[in-house]
Amino acid sequence: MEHQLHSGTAKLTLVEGGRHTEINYGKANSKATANVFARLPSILQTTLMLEELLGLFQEQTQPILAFDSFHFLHQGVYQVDSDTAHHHRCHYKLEMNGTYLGDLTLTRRHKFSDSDIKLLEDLLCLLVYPIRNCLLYRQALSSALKDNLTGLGNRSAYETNLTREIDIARRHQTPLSLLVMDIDNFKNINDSYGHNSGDRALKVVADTVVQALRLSDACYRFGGEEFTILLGNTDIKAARLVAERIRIAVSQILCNDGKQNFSFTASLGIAQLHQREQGYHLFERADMALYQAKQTGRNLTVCAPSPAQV
Ligand SMILES: Nc1nc2c(ncn2[C@@H]2O[C@H](COP(=O)(O)OP(=O)(O)OP(=O)(O)O)[C@@H](O)[C@H]2O)c(=O)[nH]1
Repeated sequence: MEHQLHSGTAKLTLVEGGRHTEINYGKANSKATANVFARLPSILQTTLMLEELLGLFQEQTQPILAFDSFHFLHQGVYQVDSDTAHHHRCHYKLEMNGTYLGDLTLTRRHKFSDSDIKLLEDLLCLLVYPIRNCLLYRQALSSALKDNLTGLGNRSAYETNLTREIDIARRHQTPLSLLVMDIDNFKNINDSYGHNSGDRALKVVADTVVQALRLSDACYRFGGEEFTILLGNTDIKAARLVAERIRIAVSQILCNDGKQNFSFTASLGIAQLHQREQGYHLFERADMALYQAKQTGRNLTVCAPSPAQV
């Protein structure tokens, strides 16, 4: 069944619904419904976090819609689910100005009547603008933390995640290692082939490092041709193996900028988080090890001694 409702620039498409039977709302139910309509718009304005918004909508509307499960999906990335799915379902595709906002599915044991569907659609009209605002906010947050050229997290993302990883490592008493990697003689690439070729090399290096890492590890573009890689639950011995895997993979890249092929190498410094050590100090030690790798001839991995050994 396909049914569309337009409210201003918003479009709700009912993709699937239960068989309709009329029910009459009692007086108390109407009053409860009127109360929800009175307070919902201001409640939905209290957050820009999508998870929180959907939680509030769910909490406010469940008593009058009596659904058993609430499910929201956006680009396969985000999902809120509650309870198990039941036989009768209403599935809406939400859009605004042609922009997809997500798919919402409600299920319950009892059929959805026409008046239930009308009520749900009126409520969804109050939800679409706040969802749009949350998605825009999420997009703005993510581009503020992203390096446009490589698609990796940027230095701000690195600093935020370093704090979180240190916290996790301390709480679970697990090792945390940091790799700092710098492409060797990168200036020569720009000078010999041009800035666009340098940019192409940065992008290929980023993709190569991501391929060489576990999903739980993260690589950031720290700045220029310098990258940082955070390895959770990894001690310096294991980090060295990862660093060598990356170093070898980078040395095997044959970069093509559309005009010619060229290759290059990278050097890496490694440090393992020490007890009570601050994030900036961990970076300093890894960066110092990187400096040694550069001094010793490049295309090398050097481990920082632990602070106790210095
Ligand atoms: N194409 C391109 N070049 C960049 C970017 N960011 C920084 N660079 C260049 O990277 C080069 C870094 O050069 P240096 O700091 O001298 O280091 P290097 O040539 O890699 O030498 P070593 O690190 O000692 O091996 C400079 O020429 C910067 O202009 C970028 O986003 N794109």
